[in-house]
Amino acid sequence: MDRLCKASRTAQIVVVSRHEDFGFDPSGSGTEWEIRRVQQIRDVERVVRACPPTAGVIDLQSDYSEAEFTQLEQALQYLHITWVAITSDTMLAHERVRRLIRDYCVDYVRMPFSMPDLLYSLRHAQGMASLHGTRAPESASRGTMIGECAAMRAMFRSLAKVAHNEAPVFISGESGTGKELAAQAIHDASSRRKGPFIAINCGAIPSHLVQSELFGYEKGAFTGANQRKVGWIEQAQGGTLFLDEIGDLPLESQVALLRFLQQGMITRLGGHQSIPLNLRIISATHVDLVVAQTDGRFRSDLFHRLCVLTLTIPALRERGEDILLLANAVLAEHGHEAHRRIRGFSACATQAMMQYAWPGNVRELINRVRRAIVMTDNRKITAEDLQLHGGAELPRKTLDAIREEAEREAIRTVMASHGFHVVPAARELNVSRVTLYRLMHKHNIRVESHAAVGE
Ligand SMILES: Nc1ncnc2c1ncn2[C@@H]1O[C@H](COP(=O)(O)OP(=O)(O)OP(=O)(O)O)[C@@H](O)[C@H]1O
Repeated sequence: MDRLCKASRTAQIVVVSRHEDFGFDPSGSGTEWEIRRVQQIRDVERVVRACPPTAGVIDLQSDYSEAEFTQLEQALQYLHITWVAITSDTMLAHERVRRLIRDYCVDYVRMPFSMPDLLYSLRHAQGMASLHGTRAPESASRGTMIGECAAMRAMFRSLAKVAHNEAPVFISGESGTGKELAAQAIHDASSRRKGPFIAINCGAIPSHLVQSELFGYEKGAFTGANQRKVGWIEQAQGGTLFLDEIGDLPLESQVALLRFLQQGMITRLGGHQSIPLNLRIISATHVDLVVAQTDGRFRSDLFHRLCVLTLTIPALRERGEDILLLANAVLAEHGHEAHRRIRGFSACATQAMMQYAWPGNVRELINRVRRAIVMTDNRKITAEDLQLHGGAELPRKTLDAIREEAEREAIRTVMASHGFHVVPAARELNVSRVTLYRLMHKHNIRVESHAAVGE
């Protein structure tokens, strides 16, 4: 204990409280702590992220809104800060307060507390925090992506793993879920981070221009080619090429891309020289590539080359309270665009956001909140400001329906990752081949056009 206490003498201590003076005063205690005070809950995470391993005091004597609790929870999860709470018997009656203390604090004191007791706990917490050394927080690889729900945390863990590998990554997810942001985060966490990150939307390039845009051309390659053009693939040399909406790539370009993936070289249109390239491909689409293969719109061999590693971004409606976290983050970032100070979201807005199906995912949420910030005349943003009154509500699903959906999705993903070969897929899913055939039949997953026939 003594050695741990010594480590704490010149440390920073984060103090989170709405009040300047709430009874915490370490002066005269012999410590040389530098105190970093944070009053606004929305600022806690930003401060905590930048802190070295240290201890923190969190003042839980006053009540917080649900959204603030969610923000607090997010900030308290950073492992390199070890927290001690100050609370009261009244506040301990709240389940959410008890949960915060139980899950994230090493100790707590009740009002009225004695300063020596608090200092003792704090020194202990600081000593525990120092054991983390300078290790980056768990979430360092998430880039600018916000998310604390189980599905997003699992995605961040996968993201960190794929970032440290060189193989192509395929990102699936509905439109606006953050696929490009995830691709950027993979690049930033990878050994190629100093190289370029080139993002192109294959669906936005007219089909007759895709080849020349991707591979470039030499002067005189076709009418109008007045000078040499270096294509997107070549521009990504040494870095990462993100091919969004890969499902929209014309078949002819799919062949050329496959050739590049196999040989690691390209030839500009009209050129004779093969140019060796070293880059990583990340691709994404919101269309179902399994169906696209079945329909003959997407080449299976290219699919397997691109989908060595896969990352699935959950739809916003599956992220629970992350919806409010994101809404608050947008408000914190764009609140200054309002013509008067906005004090958060009303209860009806919160409820409406949690019940809405968010077909446009995070992009839609950002747009709705930004529009509400500019248009509202209210102190708190309402469901009406968000234009979510009487909107498309999330259909309530039964547990059975959710299980069925998860089962179908798991089988489809594993089958696709094994090139529709039933035996290895059954092995990975830990079921017999017969069971897998039965489940595929139940979920109408067909393999006739793929390799599994005759297995
Ligand atoms: N987890 C997140 N945290 C913060 N912002 C996010 C998050 N996910 C997405 N965004 C923001 O939402 C918007 C849409 O994200 P992005 O363009 O990455 O989605 P996408 O899935 O690639 O969309 P599309 O399918 O249309 O190409 C961007 O402004 C992005 O910054």
